Amino acid sequence: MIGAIADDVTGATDVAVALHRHGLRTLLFFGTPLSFGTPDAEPDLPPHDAVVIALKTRTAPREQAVERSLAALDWLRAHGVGQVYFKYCSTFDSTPEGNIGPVLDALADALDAPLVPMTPSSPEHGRTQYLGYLFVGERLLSESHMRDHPLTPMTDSYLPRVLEAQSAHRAGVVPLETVRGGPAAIAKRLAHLRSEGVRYALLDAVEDGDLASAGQALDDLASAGQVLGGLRLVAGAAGLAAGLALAHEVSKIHEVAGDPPARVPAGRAAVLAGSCSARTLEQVRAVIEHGRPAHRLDALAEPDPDPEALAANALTWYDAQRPEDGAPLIYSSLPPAELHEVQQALGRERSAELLESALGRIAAGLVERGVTRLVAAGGETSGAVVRALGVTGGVIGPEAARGVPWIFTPSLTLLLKSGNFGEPGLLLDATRTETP
Ligand SMILES: Nc1ncnc2c1ncn2[C@@H]1O[C@H](COP(=O)(O)OP(=O)(O)O)[C@@H](O)[C@H]1O
Ligand SMILES: O=C(O)[C@@H](O)C(=O)COP(=O)(O)O
Repeated sequence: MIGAIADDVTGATDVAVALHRHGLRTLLFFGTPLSFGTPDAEPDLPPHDAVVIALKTRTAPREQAVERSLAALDWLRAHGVGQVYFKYCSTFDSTPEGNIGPVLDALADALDAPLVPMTPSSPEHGRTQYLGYLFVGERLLSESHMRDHPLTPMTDSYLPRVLEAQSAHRAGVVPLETVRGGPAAIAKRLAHLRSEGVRYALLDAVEDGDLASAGQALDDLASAGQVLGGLRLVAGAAGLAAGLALAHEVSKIHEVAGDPPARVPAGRAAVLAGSCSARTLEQVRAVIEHGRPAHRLDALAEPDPDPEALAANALTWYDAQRPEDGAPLIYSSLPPAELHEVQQALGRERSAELLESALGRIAAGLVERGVTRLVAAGGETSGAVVRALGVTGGVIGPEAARGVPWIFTPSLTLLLKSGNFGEPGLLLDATRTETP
């Protein structure tokens, strides 16, 4: 069984749907479940082939990120997981202090994994790796919108260097030519890198076919038992997880008890956007231009801003809206120059915490007021929302956009959208009275 640990909530939904799409019955948990995998502690889990644990560790203090990832690993191992997948962002979101490197080091040590293959490549989202450099669309990572990210600005595109700065171990590249040489060539290169003392092997991939070849090679090696430690740990974005799932040759999606409805239930809907990514800014603009009610959280409105007051104001505004005007949007998203002003005034971490906390409180207030379909934009933002709502897990439903599945929980239908994903009309379309 594959067990994935994702460093944020939207990353978890992305990897869960990638596994599900290739036929693996996949469970998604928000946070590590409390029980430690003893069969009698889990009487109600539906049959499954994969488990994804969504953490909120991407920008957490390093020690906390490591501790939470190891707790998730303990649960997965107790649950019978043979191969662990650490899901990080397809734009390698991290700071020079981590957390991708420290978490990988800790997981690889705990699993005694001599070599960890990985790639952030996700061609379907325009993320490709070539000769170790990460591209976003036609640009290098460091020349893409990611250089302006509020929490993890990415200013270097050469991944071995980025990773080595965060890790105690060496990183190397499996070049595209080798990946295209097929499983035997990949296996040989991995063994060579290991013999040179490399622990992290970054595989080039520019098309889905490259990820399928890589997945097949890694599955063959893992099945061969002790070669390279059985590849107990693999890492990357959702693309390589999909390659692994494909290699598992589960050819059809199993019908399981508790499979989600094919349609998203109607119900009062609202959008909460905390992402400042270019795509989310377009999506927010589309909602506003369509004439939907919209309220911006202004972190600089008061000299001493407080999340409780921001949330209370937003909920008072919400109470004054007319249902016939459509699902309201509450957002803090700002373009780079204005975001920079807020961060200069309040500090990067303080402003992020303030707005995440306000959006979490607002989510709870909206649910108390009868909202049952909630759309959140942004990984950290979605983490704050899920935490404030106390949602512990859900069933993966149909995709509103590639990598963005509806999630069904007993009382709520959630769409947790990565900042960069979805067409410009996604937020608008997902909150129409009737959804497709
Ligand atoms: N107006 C703002 N000023 C400062 N920080 C902000 C503002 N709006 C959002 N943020 C913060 O920026 C971060 C965006 O991250 P996230 O929600 O993960 O989006 P993405 O998926 O685009 O990375 C969050 O921590 C959020 O609180
Ligand atoms: O891999 C990806 O790009 C996404 O799954 C992801 O991690 C999204 O993170 P956010 O952009 O913070 O939503």
